[in-house]
Amino acid sequence: MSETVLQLKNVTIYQGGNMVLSEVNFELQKGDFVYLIGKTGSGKSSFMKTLYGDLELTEGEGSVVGFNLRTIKEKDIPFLRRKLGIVFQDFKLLPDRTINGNLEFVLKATGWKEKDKIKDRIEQVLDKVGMKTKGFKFPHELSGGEQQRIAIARALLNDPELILADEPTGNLDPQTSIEVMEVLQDINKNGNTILMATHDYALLLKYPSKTLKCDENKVFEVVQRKTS
Ligand SMILES: Nc1ncnc2c1ncn2[C@@H]1O[C@H](COP(=O)(O)OP(=O)(O)OP(=O)(O)O)[C@@H](O)[C@H]1O
Repeated sequence: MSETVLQLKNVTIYQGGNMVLSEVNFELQKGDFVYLIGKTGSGKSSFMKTLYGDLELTEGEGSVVGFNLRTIKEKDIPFLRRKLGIVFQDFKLLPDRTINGNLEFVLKATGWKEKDKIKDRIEQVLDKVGMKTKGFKFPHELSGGEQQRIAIARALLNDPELILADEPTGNLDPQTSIEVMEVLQDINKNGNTILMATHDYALLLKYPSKTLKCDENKVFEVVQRKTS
């Protein structure tokens, strides 16, 4: 039976008092991989921010990983984010500590206490992104693609019900983008649900999947046609 991870009904999204998207209706099921595309300024980031509680939902109904976006309290947003894995274009790793230190920081902040369990979990997620040997390095000692893999590993730490990736390949060259995309595809095959905002059409062609488009203040599903 399919399990709904995210549901939006008749949602309107505002930024600074201006309407960005309206009449948004969308459902995501466990195990899906969905792209969110659209021109710059079309509302992709606003859409993502609404899902992780960075933009308040004031119109319509929305639920994400069991949280009601309309009624969620500020104090509960960290608990929502604990069930999400969020990946950004600019990696957002802490520069003053190693990769292990970055991952340990997140685990400790989310209630992990036992040293052995922390160490094991860090090894597991680094293994999932093919970076098992890089834990001792500092972020600046890694390439952009490697840093993004670490950011994906960080997103996986608490076994998220949904991964939100906002332009995860936006800072990477085409070959490195493919490598990062392979990692995202792998973790999707292993059961993780992923919503990925991107403007990289080459990736969409290489890895076709359900696609939503933001355009003229609306979000609609794009029907992909086979070119052959
Ligand atoms: N903090 C803000 N205050 C007011 N308006 C904003 C704010 N952030 C974004 N906007 C506006 O909201 C609209 C949607 O922006 P958003 O960042 O969601 O677009 P996007 O599709 O993610 O674009 P990009 O691909 O460039 O990141 C734009 O018109 C933008 O100027």
